[in-house]
Formats: sequence, structure tokens, C-alpha cells
Amino acid sequence: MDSIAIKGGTQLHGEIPVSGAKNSAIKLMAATILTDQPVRLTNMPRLADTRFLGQLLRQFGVEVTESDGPDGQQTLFHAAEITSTFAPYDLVRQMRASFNVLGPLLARTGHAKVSLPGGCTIGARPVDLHLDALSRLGASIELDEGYVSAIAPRGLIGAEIEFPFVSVGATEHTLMAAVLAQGTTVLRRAAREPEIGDLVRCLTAMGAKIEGVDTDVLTITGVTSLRGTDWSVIPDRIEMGSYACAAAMAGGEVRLTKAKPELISALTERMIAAGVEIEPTADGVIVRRDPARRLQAVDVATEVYPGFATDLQAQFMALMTTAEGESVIHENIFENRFMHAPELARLGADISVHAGEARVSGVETLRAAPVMATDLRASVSLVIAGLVAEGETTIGRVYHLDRGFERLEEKLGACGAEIRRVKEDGHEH
Ligand SMILES: CC(=O)N[C@H]1[C@@H](OP(=O)(O)OP(=O)(O)OC[C@H]2O[C@@H](n3ccc(=O)[nH]c3=O)[C@H](O)[C@@H]2O)O[C@H](CO)[C@@H](O)[C@@H]1O
Ligand SMILES: C=C(OP(=O)(O)O)C(=O)O
Repeated sequence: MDSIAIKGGTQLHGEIPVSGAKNSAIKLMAATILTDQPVRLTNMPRLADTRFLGQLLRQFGVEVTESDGPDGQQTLFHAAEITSTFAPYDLVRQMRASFNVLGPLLARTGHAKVSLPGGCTIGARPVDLHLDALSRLGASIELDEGYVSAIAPRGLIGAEIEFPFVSVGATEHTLMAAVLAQGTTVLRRAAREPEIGDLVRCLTAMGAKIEGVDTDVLTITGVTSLRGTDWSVIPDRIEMGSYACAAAMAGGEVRLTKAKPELISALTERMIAAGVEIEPTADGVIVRRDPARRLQAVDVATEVYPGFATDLQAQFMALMTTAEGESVIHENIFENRFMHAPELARLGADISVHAGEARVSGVETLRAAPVMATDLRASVSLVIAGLVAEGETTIGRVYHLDRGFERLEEKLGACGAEIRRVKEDGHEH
């Protein structure tokens, strides 16, 4: 398994272009199942997750063609004919969001058999809301030997659905099923994450009829078919927030481009409160910090959008490890998303965790150690801490990082970070 080695202590100076959002791209990819016409996605991040979902789509008969076009990295998806509606365990277990092909397959063909995704390190993550909503749209669902078999021989039928709490995955899954249902579907307490807005807008460009974009009530009037489109994936707000934390941790000045800072205002407000300078630009933001001055500890609590994103909690915790004072971090979305805390402690951080609350008492310095990535965002929090830890930190299990960060070593290296990938065979890159 590859690892990442970082020598701490260099400031960051330079520019980092933000990639297309993983969490938007994978939903848009699933939506391409809904039409027999080609859909071209531009600003596509090249990540383990997008590669992996492309493989799953091919298994259904979708043609997936990656290329570099005039608009940069792009992928053409053409689901002219769906030849299989079976998603095996081996392909679904590697990436949870693959489960969300169930709704589009069902809407397009009237049947599908998809493996349950199972839990993962950040919490149990059941899919009950997804299955309840698809049942409300008229699907018959059976669970057997770890698989969900769903049929809707006469098509899906619009329904009023009020989610008991906000779920990003259940909202996008139900939305993708409802666009081809007969009649009207109303989704209440829908998630409002920007990636759902991107999906709604792309589906609308494909001919779907959806009202209420970016609100918590989506009204969908079903249509009989959708057409192809060209769509540019929105910038990755989590990647952007991660590099903002990296720059704030290491000190220096980093310009983040091709980004939408308004999507992470809950983070930047907290960073400003801690003493980081954030200057908006025409296409992003400049993050500046004088390394001679220590940051101040501030508290955060994760919430659904537009609140502080759970996907930025680990990175913010890393930033707080060397701030002055005590920072209290509440994790309200996932019940087990502090796996990075013991790893940060290996670098000398002082963190105590009780249930959904972590208390970080800032220390003056971190010291390098071998650490282990436990999930995607936890991995990047270790990179951020490694930027200041004295000595060389090595981070194992970087396949987690590769799920969601495109060319991370290159992007940070271009700003002066001493970071390199050590391949399994011992070679350095
Ligand atoms: C691929 C993708 O976009 N992943 C994001 C998505 O995950 P995901 O869509 O899985 O997250 P959800 O918003 O669905 O999960 C929120 C909470 O609801 C619970 N729940 C969810 C569905 C369900 O049927 N039953 C249930 O109990 C979950 O266990 C969790 O505690 O939103 C999360 C919250 O912003 C982010 O951290 C993930 O990066
Ligand atoms: C938790 C994440 O992804 P997933 O929902 O695919 O596990 C994430 O993107 O941080």
C-alpha cells in the first residue's frame, strides 16, 4: 500500500486550482443512467471514486469515455441501452454512493438488484430512508442475502414524501427516481447541499421538471424521458476547505482558484475568528496567515448545509491542534467520526473525545510520527497536521485519500510543501 511522507515546517506560497466536486460528480454520473442520450460532464475530477463508479456504470452497459477536451477533463456517458441492472457486492462495497444507482436503474427499466452498501468507519450509515422513499414511489422492495431487489413493473408513481431528518443521499436518490415517475412528487425536509443543487440543475437541463432548487422542498413533475446534455461539475467545496485549512496551518499565502468560497462560509467564518486572513477574489479566495502569530482556538459544531460541513470537521480539528486555548468540536451528523483524533494524538495533539464531542487543547508544536488514514477526510487532516509536525510524518493507507483528492501531492508540492508519495514497491514519486 502506498503512503505519503511529509516533512513539516515549510510555509505554503502559491496557487491551488480546485477540482470538480467528487460528491457532485458521482451523483451526476448516476443520473446519466436516466437517459438513452449522451451526457458530457466537464470539470470532472479524476479520482478513485469516479473511476470506480465508471466501472460500475460500464457493467450496466453504459459507455464511459474519458478525455481532455477544450474545457479540461471531461467524461462522456452514453446509456443507449441498459444491458444489466445488477450491482454486485464487490463493486458497491468499495464506494457507498454506488448504492444510489438503484433509483435511476429502477426509474429507467422498472427493476434493479443492488447490493446493500454496508457500514463504514464513520458510522452505521443505514439506507432505510432511501428504501422507504422508493417504496413510497411505488417500488416493491425485497431484501435478501445482502441485496435489495426492487421492481416497479408499471413505472414509479409520484408521492408526497417527508423525510424524518435531512439526508443528502436519500434526497438525491429519491430525486433521481422521481424525475421519470408518473405525476408529481414533493420532497419535504430535502437536503440543500450545493451538490444536490448541481444535480437538480443538471437534471433540469436534461428536461426534468423540478421546482425549489436549493430549498428544502423539491417539487418534481415526472416526465416520460430525459435528453442528453453538457454539464460542468461544480467546484469541490470540501477540497477547497481542506486546502484553506492546510494554508492556515502551515502559514504563508495560498490563492485558491476555480472555486466558490461562498459554499464554505461556515468554515471561513470560523477561520477568520481563529485569526486567519481570508480575502475573496474573482474566482476563489486568498488564505493568508502569519506563522509568527498563533491561531486562537474556536468551537465548531457540524450541521447540514449551510452549517459547518461534517466533511471539514477533521481538517478543522487538525488546525485547532496548535491553536492557543481549547476548541470544542461537536459532530452532529455521524456518530463515529473522530477516528482521526487518536492519529492526531500520535503527532502530539491533546484531544479528548466523549461521544459526539471532542475537546482539543492546543499545543505549541506537533512532532512527526507514522500515522494511519482511517477514512477520506481523516486522511487529509493528517496531511494538514504533517505540514507543521517537526520531522517526517508518514501516512499509511492513502487509498482513502485517493478517493477524493486529485493530485494532492502535486498541488501542495507546487506551494512548497515537502510531500511525496512512497509507492508500495518502495519507490518515491
Ligand atoms: C457521496 C456523498 O455525497 N457523501 C456525503 C453524503 O453522505 P450521505 O448521503 O451518506 O449522508 P446522509 O446525509 O445521508 O447522512 C446523514 C445522517 O443520516 C443517517 N441516515 C442516512 C440515510 C438513511 O437512509 N438513514 C440514515 O439513518 C446517516 O447515517 C447519517 O448519520 O452526505 C454526508 C453529510 O453531509 C457527507 O459527509 C458525505 O460526504
Ligand atoms: C464520507 C464521504 O464520502 P462517502 O459518503 O462516499 O463515504 C466523504 O466524501 O467525505
